Amino acid sequence: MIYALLNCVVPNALQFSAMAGQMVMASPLLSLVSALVVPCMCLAIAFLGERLRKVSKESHYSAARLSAYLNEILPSMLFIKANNAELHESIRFQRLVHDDLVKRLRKKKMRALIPQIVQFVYVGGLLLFCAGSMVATRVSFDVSRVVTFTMSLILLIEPIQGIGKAYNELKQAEPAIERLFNLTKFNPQVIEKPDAVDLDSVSGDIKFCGITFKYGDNMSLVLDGLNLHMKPGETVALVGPSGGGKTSIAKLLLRLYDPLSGSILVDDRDIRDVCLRSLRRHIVLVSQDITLFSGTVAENIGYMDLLHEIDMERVVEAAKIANADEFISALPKGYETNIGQRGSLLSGGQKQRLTIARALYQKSSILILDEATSALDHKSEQLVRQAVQRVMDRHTVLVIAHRLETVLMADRVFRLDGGKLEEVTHSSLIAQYNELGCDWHLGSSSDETCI
Ligand SMILES: Nc1ncnc2c1ncn2[C@@H]1O[C@H](COP(=O)(O)OP(=O)(O)OP(=O)(O)O)[C@@H](O)[C@H]1O
Repeated sequence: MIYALLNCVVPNALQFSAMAGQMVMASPLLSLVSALVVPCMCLAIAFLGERLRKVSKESHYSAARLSAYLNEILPSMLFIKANNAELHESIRFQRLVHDDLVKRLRKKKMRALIPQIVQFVYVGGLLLFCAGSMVATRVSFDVSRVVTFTMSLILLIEPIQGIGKAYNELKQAEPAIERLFNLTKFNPQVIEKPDAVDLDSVSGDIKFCGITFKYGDNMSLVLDGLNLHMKPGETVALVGPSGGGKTSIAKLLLRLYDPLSGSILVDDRDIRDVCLRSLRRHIVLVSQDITLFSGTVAENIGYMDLLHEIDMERVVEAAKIANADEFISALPKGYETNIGQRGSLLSGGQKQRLTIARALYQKSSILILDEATSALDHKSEQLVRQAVQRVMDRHTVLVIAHRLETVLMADRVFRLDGGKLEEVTHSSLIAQYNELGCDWHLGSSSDETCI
């Protein structure tokens, strides 16, 4: 854009100076009178430029609203069809498109109109001033001077229009530039120290020491002086009511946020002293919201090497351990099969096993497992559970558990409520389950059914 602006402004400015110089030589008095038009034009350009900036901003916002809507709605097509919401969504879409069209047309009209208005002000003003001053002073010209002056005046219009056009472009782009600058002013909440160290290997010893945390200044505490020591290779399950802060612990371990007070140590090193890439390389997250991308099975499993060479031997080995090799081999192109947008061509259980295979491929020593809540059929459930057990054997695991079977696979179980941890035994869990049967739930916080 800067190149385009310079390309327009420099030649026009040169032409403007040459023509203005010639006019002064032809008639200094009329040139002075003509110069009176310049402030009028500046006022007109400034006023119209400001209007164009506002119209452009509205047009940018309407385009952003439309694209945000499409990003949200297109992946939810199944839900929309199942809820008979096609008509409703089609009307919402049409409204947004219409709004976008109106705003864009307004911007185009404004862009087309501004040079005409500027030109009108310029020519009208000049004619008025020149004619007025000639009548008042009774100035007489010889023909050659009249021709020179008039020609210079006509040729002066072009650079003025050009500069006006460049100004238009600038005003139009201003909202986008403003937004870019606002983004650069964004302060990340987590800052890496300049002398942060790179961890070559990690055994998986994790300590949460007096962690207090909340998301915002005016929000309530999520974690309140929490302490936990996980030994290498150990599996710790977190249970407790929904919104109790289980996922927040995982986010803190990944250093997506920093605690208000307290520290998290990995292999006795404060994670604030470790560079973020290195920390996250040693921790793998298997999230409740399954994240798969359109691409081949191999690309999804070897995601961490997407920019380098994916090690196919490791991909197959990970898939085998995750009980995924069998169904992958049955796909039309095996590991080279494209699994569609967000893995839409796979079943729920297959997606879960693929994400476990991806975690195994990463070969990190710490695993955060946010157990999926959606139920699977018995066979899929068994395959996923077996895969989870195998992955647990290879990592220090922090599991956010939703099912009793998963909790029983853990070495220790903690209930998180009111920002504090309390250890519960397997036997007390089973006793409660036997007592309450189907009324029992891991996340329940009622006095009777909570762990
Ligand atoms: N990004 C965020 N900004 C502000 N508040 C948040 C954010 N994420 C979570 N919270 C709030 O923090 C609290 C703890 O949320 P968290 O997701 O850790 O709970 P959870 O125990 O994992 O819940 P669930 O079992 O339902 O997944 C909740 O009250 C939630 O509303």
